[in-house]
Amino acid sequence: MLRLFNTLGRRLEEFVPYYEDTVRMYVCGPTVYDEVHIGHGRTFVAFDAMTRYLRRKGYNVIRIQNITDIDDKIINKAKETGVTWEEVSELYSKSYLEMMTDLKVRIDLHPKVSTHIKEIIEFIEKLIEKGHAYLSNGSVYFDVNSYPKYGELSNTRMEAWGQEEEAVKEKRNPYDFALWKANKPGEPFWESPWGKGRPGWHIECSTMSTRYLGSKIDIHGGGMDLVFPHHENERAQTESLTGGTWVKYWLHVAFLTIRKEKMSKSKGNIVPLKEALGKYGPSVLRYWFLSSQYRTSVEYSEENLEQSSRALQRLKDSISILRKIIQEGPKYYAKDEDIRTQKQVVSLVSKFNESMDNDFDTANALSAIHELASVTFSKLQYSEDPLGALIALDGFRQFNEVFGVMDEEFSAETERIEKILDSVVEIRNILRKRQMYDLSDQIRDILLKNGVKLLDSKEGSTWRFQ
Ligand SMILES: Nc1ncnc2c1ncn2[C@@H]1O[C@H](COP(=O)(O)OP(=O)(O)OP(=O)(O)O)[C@@H](O)[C@H]1O
Ligand SMILES: [Zn+2]
Repeated sequence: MLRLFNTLGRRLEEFVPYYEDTVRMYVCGPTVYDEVHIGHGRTFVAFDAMTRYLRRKGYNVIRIQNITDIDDKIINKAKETGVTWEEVSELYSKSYLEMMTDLKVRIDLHPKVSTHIKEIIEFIEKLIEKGHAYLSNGSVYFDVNSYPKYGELSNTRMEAWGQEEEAVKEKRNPYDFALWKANKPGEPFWESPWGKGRPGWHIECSTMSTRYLGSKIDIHGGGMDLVFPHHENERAQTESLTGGTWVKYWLHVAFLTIRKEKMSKSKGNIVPLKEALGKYGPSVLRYWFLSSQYRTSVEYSEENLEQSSRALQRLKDSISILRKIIQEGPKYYAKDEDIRTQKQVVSLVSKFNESMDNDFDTANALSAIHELASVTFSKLQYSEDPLGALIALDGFRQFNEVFGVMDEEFSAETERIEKILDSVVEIRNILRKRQMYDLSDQIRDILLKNGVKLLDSKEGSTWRFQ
């Protein structure tokens, strides 16, 4: 049974989607005025692992993630750099989409604000009609007092809330927020029933999520910074319009920090995803992001990434061992000791799934997989029991379906390459037996240059991908 920690109510709840067959998920995406960073990567990979796990459990999952392509920060960046806001958002959207592909994060649709202005206007018109919003000096504001549940999601009391950036005098209540912002000279605008202007930030997600997913969404989330005011405001807008419960499970990912501070474009302390992908590759990055449960923060350091790289290699090494055991075939019927090991392997695979069922606890799930690697090294390797090895390999496959960190190890192409490499090593062993060390050393060096390391021992040589 899958249980999730719902920010609304702050408790673990059994996951039962609105509609049995398909999970509707909406994640808040980036404001595209700078390079995406590894902090974004952390949140987007966390939702990717959730999606993959839900798919493994048999659900269809549709994940939508918006792109905020018009906003104050984009306009400022355009002014600073002397280009149009369209050029700024185009440049960084493209780069963001490339990064998601490289990071193997599957998102089914990326709606943009600027192409949904008509729908946003319609949404605001309906809120005005229903008495939840009002026009003031060319802008439209949401009337917080018209939604009694306001503050429930973020568990905040009215007095404690900070002021919004808009001119307070235009609002009935300081906590009201802009749905539509009246045009300021020199800024981009669209025509609307209230004159020239552009949408506020929160309204885009209410409009685009309901537009594509309907009035009931199973999972809605983003980073923890979005709980207030963004998600509180989204909820107020949408439920005021639909009149019913909108999001069933609100999930929020803890920050990726650098020197204990949230990594953020506006703070200027970012490590661009592009740079990190170039240095470590998608698998190590994903492994590192997922080595903490999504509600625990992750601190960036090169050392932590190096450590993830070594830990991932350990898992890959165990797969090579399992493949060899399977390839060599059974030597005898399984002994009692082998059957005990098989049971241990099965229970570790269950532990992996149970951890994922416990609010997507990828940290504990990963530790089960490392225990599986330990059993591989300490027991399976010596038992030569192909059934135990097959069960373990299947566990690693299940793990990879969720974590997506060892795709090469499980692709059909890799199996072919492995067979070819085995043949090269066999030829080299013959050369070494004939004492043709010049040639055998050359083969070793060429393989190393191409990312394959040979390990020589008295019994012969083995190889591994670097
Ligand atoms: N350091 C971080 N750790 C985890 N998630 C993050 C981090 N930074 C941003 N996110 C998440 O990524 C998504 C997009 O965020 P956004 O574009 O606002 O990035 P940002 O770097 O925080 O920008 P800004 O500094 O302008 O607020 C949101 O869901 C946000 O919560
Ligand atoms: Zn949003």
